[in-house]
Amino acid sequence: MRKQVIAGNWKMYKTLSEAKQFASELKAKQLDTTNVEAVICAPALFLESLVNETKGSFISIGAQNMHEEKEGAFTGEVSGQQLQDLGVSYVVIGHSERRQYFNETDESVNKKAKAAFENNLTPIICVGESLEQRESNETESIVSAQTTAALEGLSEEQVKNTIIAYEPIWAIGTGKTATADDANDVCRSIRETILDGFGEEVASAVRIQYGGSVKPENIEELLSKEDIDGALVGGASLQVDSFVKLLEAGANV
Ligand SMILES: O=C[C@H](O)COP(=O)(O)O
Repeated sequence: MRKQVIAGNWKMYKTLSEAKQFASELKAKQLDTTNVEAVICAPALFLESLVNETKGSFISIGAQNMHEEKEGAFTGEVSGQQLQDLGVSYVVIGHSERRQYFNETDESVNKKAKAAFENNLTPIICVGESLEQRESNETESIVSAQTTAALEGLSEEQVKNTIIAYEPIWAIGTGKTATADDANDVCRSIRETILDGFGEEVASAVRIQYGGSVKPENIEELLSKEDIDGALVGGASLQVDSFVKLLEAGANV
């Protein structure tokens, strides 16, 4: 059985003191995390403090982006080496907001995924279709092409350790969620794409999250589906109580 992974993506929310307060309250909770990984993907500015605050707890810390190069003249960017050095263990790559506003492409997503593994970071690679693409029945072809491009050149072992987050763009921050069955169908098609490229063992090991208006009220149904192995959560990850409920749902699958 694949271990569920519930990742909060804080996007550009919270101040440093709010972030530290959140981490300190969360780590004090008694949670059975045998069956669930808890990850907070925070703004780069907070990563060092959050790694220190959560050391020895059930919480892992992730970044929301990274540069593909190890170092260089790239003003404003953060490298995988720098993240690893801080004790960060996950990194979100290719979030639709980065594809839309910061020119992230399938090619850069692939380079970043490779750089993530070079620095012992677990990539959470986001894929997903726009409303227009969904309405013209292109969802599976778009998501499959994004997945294939993102994983190109990775080893079987690396793909097994990759997390894919299926996030339909029209469901992000809108309150609209894909039905659990629709989300599962797309997650299954992602797994089939991986099966075609990397074989059965890899496809059955890789974890595929759903993201897009996930909240305590809808997470149980989503996680009950066979091909959904967790959630990438924006808004509902910003409050401790709500994030704890999401983790509990993951723990009880
Ligand atoms: O990375 C998280 C997603 O963009 C989902 O955000 P949301 O839960 O606020 O819809």
